[in-house]
Amino acid sequence: MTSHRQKKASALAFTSGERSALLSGLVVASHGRHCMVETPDGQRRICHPRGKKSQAVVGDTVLWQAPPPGQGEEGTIEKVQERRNLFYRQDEIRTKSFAANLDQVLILIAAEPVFSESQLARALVAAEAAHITPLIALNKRDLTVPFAAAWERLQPYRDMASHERPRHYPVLGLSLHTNAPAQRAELLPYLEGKTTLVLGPSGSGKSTLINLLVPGATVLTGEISQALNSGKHTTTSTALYWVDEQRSTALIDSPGFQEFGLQHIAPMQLAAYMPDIAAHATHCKFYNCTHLHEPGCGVLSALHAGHISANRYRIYGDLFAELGQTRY
Ligand SMILES: Nc1nc2c(ncn2[C@@H]2O[C@H](COP(=O)(O)OP(=O)(O)OP(=O)(O)O)[C@@H](O)[C@H]2O)c(=O)[nH]1
Ligand SMILES: [Zn+2]
Repeated sequence: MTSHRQKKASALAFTSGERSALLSGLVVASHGRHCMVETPDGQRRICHPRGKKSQAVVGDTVLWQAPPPGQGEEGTIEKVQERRNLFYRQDEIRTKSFAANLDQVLILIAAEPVFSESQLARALVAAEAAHITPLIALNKRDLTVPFAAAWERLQPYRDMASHERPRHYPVLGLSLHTNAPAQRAELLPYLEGKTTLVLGPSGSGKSTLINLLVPGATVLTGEISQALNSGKHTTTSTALYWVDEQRSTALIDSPGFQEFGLQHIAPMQLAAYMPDIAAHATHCKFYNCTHLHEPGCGVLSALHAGHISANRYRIYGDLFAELGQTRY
């Protein structure tokens, strides 16, 4: 993948006049408008977009240009290459992009603090809508009693059958800070060779997970955010970490699991992004069934027969109402 992009970049290199070569790079961190771009040989450079159009997000492949001699160190992003996908959330006013070109999203929740099922469901809907495979992990297995309760709450997700797969979402139980080598070995097969966005509520163990797989990651984050934010101590918004030296396995850490707006999704599309609802939505009498009240609705009869979880159906109804409100 990279070599193809590299060739494309070098073909565009050395345009006219004083402009220097266009180079290929991967966005590995972003903070406001500034990005850290990594070249194929692993060097990193702070860049800013030339115009609004070249605003990049972590995971983007870009063409960038070094500054002319004497004009500082900061490069310019000239072009964002076409994205395979973009994972984002949208509230009434704002679109917030998490990252681009992802293979999967790992949603990390924990036995404690108690997770919000609605937030989990929202993140899953956003992943389905962006055609990105989700993976769910429940951390803090060592907290036996709350873990058992949380594991029970995840039953509809563990057993979710869909048109595509008999078990639609892999659900892992983890204990990230009790047995590091074993946890590493358990997680790696799910991550190897992929770019995974790690999302989760505060306190679920995201930093613990990233430090487990990328020793020293937090130190690196500190350095990057200082560089991107001209020395001020703030955390980087989003950052990509390589798990292996070959740079084939990546983890992306991004805040923003809370208030997961789905305003980019039309209410009538929602069922298609909830696999357990979608599995029964083909049996409805009306082609434009909302699955809320119609006679002959496959979803309602599956609900009454106990084949769809009451909580999941409630979340569907709540989201449907929310997404049906003021659209612009
Ligand atoms: N009991 C238990 N605690 C854990 C486990 N993994 C992480 N923790 C603890 O949970 C707390 C939160 O972990 P972090 O890794 O900081 O969580 P985070 O998701 O990065 O949280 P924020 O920094 O708030 O976003 C810390 O006190 C960890 O030591 C685990 O497997 N079991
Ligand atoms: Zn229906």
